[in-house]
Amino acid sequence: MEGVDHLAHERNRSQFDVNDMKIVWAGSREAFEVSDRMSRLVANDPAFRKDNRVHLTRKELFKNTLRKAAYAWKKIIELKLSEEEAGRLRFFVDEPAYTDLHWGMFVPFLKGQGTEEQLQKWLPLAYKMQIIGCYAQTELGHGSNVQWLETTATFDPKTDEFWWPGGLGKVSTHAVVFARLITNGRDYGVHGFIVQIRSLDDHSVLPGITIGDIGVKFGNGAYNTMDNGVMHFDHIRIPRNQLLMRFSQVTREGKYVQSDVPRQLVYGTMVYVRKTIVIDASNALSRAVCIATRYSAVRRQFGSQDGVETQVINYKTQQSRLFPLLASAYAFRFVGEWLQWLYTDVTQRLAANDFSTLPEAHACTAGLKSITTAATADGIEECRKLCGGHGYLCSSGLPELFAVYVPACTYEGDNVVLLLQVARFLVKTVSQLVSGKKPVGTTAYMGRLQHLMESTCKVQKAEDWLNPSIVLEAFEVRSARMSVECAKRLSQFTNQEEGFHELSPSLVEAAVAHCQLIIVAKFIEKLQGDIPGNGVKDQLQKLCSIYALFTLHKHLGDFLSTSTITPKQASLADDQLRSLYAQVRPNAVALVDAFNYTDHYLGSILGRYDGNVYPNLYDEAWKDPMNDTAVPDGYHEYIKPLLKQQLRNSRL
Ligand SMILES: CCCCCCCCCC/C=C\CCCC(=O)SCCNC(=O)CCNC(=O)[C@H](O)C(C)(C)COP(=O)(O)OP(=O)(O)OC[C@H]1O[C@@H](n2cnc3c(N)ncnc32)[C@H](O)[C@@H]1OP(=O)(O)O
Ligand SMILES: Cc1cc2nc3c(=O)[nH]c(=O)nc-3n(C[C@H](O)[C@H](O)[C@H](O)COP(=O)(O)OP(=O)(O)OC[C@H]3O[C@@H](n4cnc5c(N)ncnc54)[C@H](O)[C@@H]3O)c2cc1C
Repeated sequence: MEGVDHLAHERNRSQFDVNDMKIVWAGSREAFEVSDRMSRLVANDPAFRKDNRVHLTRKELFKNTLRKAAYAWKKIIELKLSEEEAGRLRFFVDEPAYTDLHWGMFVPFLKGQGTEEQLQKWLPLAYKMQIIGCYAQTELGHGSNVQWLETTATFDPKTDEFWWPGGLGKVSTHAVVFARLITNGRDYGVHGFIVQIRSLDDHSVLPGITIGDIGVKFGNGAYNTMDNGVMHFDHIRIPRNQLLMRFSQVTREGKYVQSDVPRQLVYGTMVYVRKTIVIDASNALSRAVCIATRYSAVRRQFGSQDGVETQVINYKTQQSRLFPLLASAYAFRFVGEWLQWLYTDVTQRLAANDFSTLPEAHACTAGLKSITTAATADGIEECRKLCGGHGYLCSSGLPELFAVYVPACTYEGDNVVLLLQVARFLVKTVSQLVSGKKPVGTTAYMGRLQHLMESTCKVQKAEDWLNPSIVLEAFEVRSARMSVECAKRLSQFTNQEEGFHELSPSLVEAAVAHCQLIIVAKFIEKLQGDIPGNGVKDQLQKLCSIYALFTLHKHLGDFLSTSTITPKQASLADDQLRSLYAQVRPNAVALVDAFNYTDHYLGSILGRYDGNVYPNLYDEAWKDPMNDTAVPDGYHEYIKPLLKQQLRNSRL
């Protein structure tokens, strides 16, 4: 059977309504319609072609990105696209660009940190792209440790180097710059300033500022469409009112006035972006899974029956590697949706001077950013392996996706550094239990600590693992026991910071356990709501169980060492998992169709919707510039003399 027929057959045998699932994946019918329209608009416009990226030099690649960004902006204006539509259009163009930082960090920073007066001045310019901004926080010597940034903003500033800001190297005209505010001889810590860095007339770099690109990054093409930059300030002067002053001001006399708000609000944009990165993890992982699933249904190896070999998707090992990733993509989608809710909620509370949920919002965004990006980066690489040798070809779409995606484990906070923030939050929560403080939000389960420390898992047969309350309790018990164990061991140290440092590997594991509990809990919560569509909820229930039981399997050491479950119960979980894989199998292709990705967005011959893989792989190979001539450049200089030499030697 040809690949085309395979996929049609797969689609016919699915047991749910894929159109309804598309709406669940998108979040709402409206969101689906916007995404669908924008993805087609991009896919059908040759100006957004991207299949030639791997053959371009860095300079050509970058110029091509500038062209696409300018063209996309023209379309946005011409078609009068809404903010949401414009965001989706940029997403489907699928090329990292300075616009990501302008819209994703510069504008949100202004909105979050500017006074009314500052917003009136800067926002209209930024919205019309009459200025282009980036986010300059990381220095050559300090990225994770924001409090120790060395750049100073005083009446007599020293000089320092920024390193990494996207969009800075070649494009931005303005930057949000993080520097220590010094006034009247006192250091008030890190604050955000808006600084013009290039001329709005001829784009030249302004006097006293040196800017360049930091050089080629990982992967061919990939994130090299972005001009991550280096910037050096030498005695730059900016007007006082370019300190973003919503939360703290400097008066004309140089007096520092701090509003009665936590200083961490200056980190607000990082919380916002970390939340976005979680949803983006589900985009990247679902894309890789879509390619690997379709190709696994097309590819046949061994096990010939009636002269036809077995589809590799039917191998149990293939299923046990692929389906947990499919389930994770859905799990990250739903936890991302919930995080969006949490972020909106905390923003509304902050506006009403209620700061009580800020630590929870920080811990959740930091922790979930860490574990979803780590799992996605590993998942994309696993999908490459699931596609065998063809997965290593750029035309599979997977190498580029991996190269573009992996820095998500580092940017917007190194994953380990962020998990240590979650660990601090957990240890604090446990220690506050002694003083009778009731934990709320995602740590509410710690309020039932005595029960969780004493309870035993109720599973007696494999099907018991389908019971959401049993699964949830197992994750709560594991997480609570790991946090308590860390807190106990920590209390044996006289110096808490030293203890935290010494125990940090275990603390990171406790943080991972807590974050995985959140993902499982939010998936279960999602399924308790109304989910319309023929067979849709049933499929999601299976995926939820797969996510939970696979996570349990992968972290079995935690579950056993905390005596959360017995080895027998672990073995029953594996039995249930195998049964779930078999149930998902007939629906796998339809479950990836529900992502509604166009072939343009997927950028993969292996993941083509029509499954027509082999003729296209073959044709694509012939398009490679290496095949322009049968005899390669360099033959006369380097191959021919060699061959002649060998001939002489063999005659000796
Ligand atoms: C669908 C659309 C697709 C779009 C995709 C979007 C993707 C866009 C991506 C664009 C691509 C790349 C962009 C990348 C940009 C960047 O990387 S910008 C630079 C980012 N830099 C970082 O993230 C640095 C990481 N470091 C930190 O955040 C902090 O320094 C750290 C949290 C590690 C520690 O901060 P300190 O202030 O030094 O901290 P402590 O003393 O440890 O903590 C003090 C207390 O403050 C609390 N805290 C810390 N951070 C926050 C916060 N953000 N919000 C609230 N509270 C915070 C911390 O918990 C402590 O609390 P406590 O005193 O214990 O109660
Ligand atoms: C593609 C990309 C785009 C970026 N874009 C921007 C941008 O637009 N603007 C911007 O300002 N920045 C940007 N950055 C910078 C980014 O935010 C930082 O690289 C990131 O925050 C990590 O900081 P670092 O490089 O100082 O890592 P380091 O902190 O030096 O990390 C190195 C190692 O040390 C470990 N480590 C560090 N501290 C601790 C600790 N306390 N305990 C245990 N282990 C620790 C880390 O886990 C890691 O393994 C970008 C980075 C990349 C890769």
